[in-house]
Amino acid sequence: MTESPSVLLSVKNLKRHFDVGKGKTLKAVDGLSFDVYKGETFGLVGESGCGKSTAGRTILGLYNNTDGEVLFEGENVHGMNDKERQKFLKKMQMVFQDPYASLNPRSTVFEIIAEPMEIHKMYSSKKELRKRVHELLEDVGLNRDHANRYPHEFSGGQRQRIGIARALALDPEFIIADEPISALDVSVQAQVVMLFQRLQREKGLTYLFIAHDLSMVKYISDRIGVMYLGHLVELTTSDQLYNKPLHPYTEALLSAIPIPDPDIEESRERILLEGELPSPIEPPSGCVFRTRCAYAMDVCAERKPQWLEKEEDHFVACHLHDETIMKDSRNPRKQVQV
Ligand SMILES: Nc1ncnc2c1ncn2[C@@H]1O[C@H](COP(=O)(O)OP(=O)(O)OP(=O)(O)O)[C@@H](O)[C@H]1O
Repeated sequence: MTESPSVLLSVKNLKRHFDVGKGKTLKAVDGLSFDVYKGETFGLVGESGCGKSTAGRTILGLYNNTDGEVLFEGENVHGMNDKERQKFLKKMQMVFQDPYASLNPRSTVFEIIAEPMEIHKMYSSKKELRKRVHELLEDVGLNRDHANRYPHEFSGGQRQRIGIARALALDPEFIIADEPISALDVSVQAQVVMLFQRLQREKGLTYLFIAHDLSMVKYISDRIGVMYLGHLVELTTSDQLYNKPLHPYTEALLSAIPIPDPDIEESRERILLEGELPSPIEPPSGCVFRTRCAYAMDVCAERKPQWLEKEEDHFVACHLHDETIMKDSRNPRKQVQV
């Protein structure tokens, strides 16, 4: 019998809405639910504007939640007092997309990495602190000579390594990496992904890895949640998502990944998404994806799809996969095969 994985983070019907004036509300995150298991990498994927960053920040408690809850090791992230919050913030850290914007240009690398440890008063002696900063630099593939330099003296990939060293400073259990490789050259992306993987093995880290496409995330993630307009539309293991996607949006994301073989690349069918992402201020009724879905049926405008477990660990929110809807003979598109 295999042991069931232990849940580190549980996101339950999480909502984060923004008041955008004139009585209107922008539903950036509108009912997310998923668990992240200890030691895994959970990929959260969706195009720009679908609410990934807002989800990450709300999970970390940087934003208040509008509704729902986030449990970290069973504790409610949005219901903590200051002391509990300080303790929690040591365990959960964030790595940002643009390492240049997230590192203070006037601080040395030493100061950048040491700062969180100084705030949390982790070392009483300067010597110990220095030793720890040097260790962290080595952990991320830099060296101690880099400590006295400034962020502008480094390449994009090296700056992201500095950002990762800072995130590791408090010895966290969980890291939310918000598009950590999107701003980097393709050649550097793989190196940073490998660094994340090595650190995970060495330190037993758990990751929530946010990305706007599936090309890298499918290599690094154990499971992937596909997000569209504030909602999850599909969730399963990386292999299953790649080999047997169920949601039309996932298919479109997969078909956007370039294939290195030019013959296959030229002959394969691409599923293009029509139109723009609708506004989260006035999302479509029923299924939020229906306005860009090639398979949309009447029912898609009328009813919100249910979150269905089609196979073990494979969830989808799409009427095409809902037998109770597809067996309805009044449905004009019931023959559609996805
Ligand atoms: N502070 C805010 N106030 C109002 N609207 C916001 C705020 N932050 C985000 N939004 C809106 O929420 C929606 C989701 O944004 P978010 O940045 O979370 O998406 P994303 O998928 O991470 O996109 P990107 O990759 O471009 O950052 C967008 O429509 C965005 O304009």
